[in-house]
Amino acid sequence: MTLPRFYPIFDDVSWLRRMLPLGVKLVQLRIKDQPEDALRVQLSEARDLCTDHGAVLVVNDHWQLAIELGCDWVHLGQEDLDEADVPAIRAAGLKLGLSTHDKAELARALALKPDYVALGPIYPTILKKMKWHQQGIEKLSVWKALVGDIPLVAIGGMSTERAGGAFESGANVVSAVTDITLHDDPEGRVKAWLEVCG
Ligand SMILES: Cc1ncc(COP(=O)(O)OP(=O)(O)O)c(N)n1
Ligand SMILES: Cc1ncsc1CCOP(=O)(O)O
Ligand SMILES: [Mg+2]
Repeated sequence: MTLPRFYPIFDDVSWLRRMLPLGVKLVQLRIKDQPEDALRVQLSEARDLCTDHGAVLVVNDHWQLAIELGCDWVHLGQEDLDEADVPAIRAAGLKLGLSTHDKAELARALALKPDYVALGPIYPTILKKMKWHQQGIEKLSVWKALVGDIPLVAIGGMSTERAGGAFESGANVVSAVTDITLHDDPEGRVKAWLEVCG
């Protein structure tokens, strides 16, 4: 499967309203700590916006709502996997992206036949506290050799300047959060990302 090479992640559907018209074709909604009714509103609007713009929406964490709302993709981390019903996700026809940080996690992920594998943080990230400091760009080549044709997503501390190196090292997709959301000109940054990712 070929995924768009640029994969921004946002924490509110208002970002999708701003960024999808610029040409973003793959986006994750990563919302933490919101009540279920608010999540339902956000995810429903995000689903419809992505349909209107021909973009792929990936729902982070909230796999039951993603099923209920007819979304197409979910992203789960290793801790999410402890709780998630992957057969139910698959039975509902959703595609699945999985986080990995070491070889044991990668083996667990590959056993679930994911639709992409993410490796991170490639560089230090300021978005959240992680037990993994930085994986380094070289690990992308090791991961690519292990995942084969499964798309490989590079995440963590990525920027437009660092994207080329990640692609050269084997990433198929590069994901970013704060490089966009904390930028003085987020729209301008997204346009630069779209340029860099072709
Ligand atoms: C593309 C992508 N890669 C990794 C993550 C992190 O997922 P997870 O480990 O479950 O952590 P949270 O994002 O849920 O805090 C991701 N969301 N997307
Ligand atoms: C959610 C997540 N998972 C691994 S790194 C990361 C954070 C990415 O954010 P940023 O692009 O701002 O470093
Ligand atoms: Mg998660």
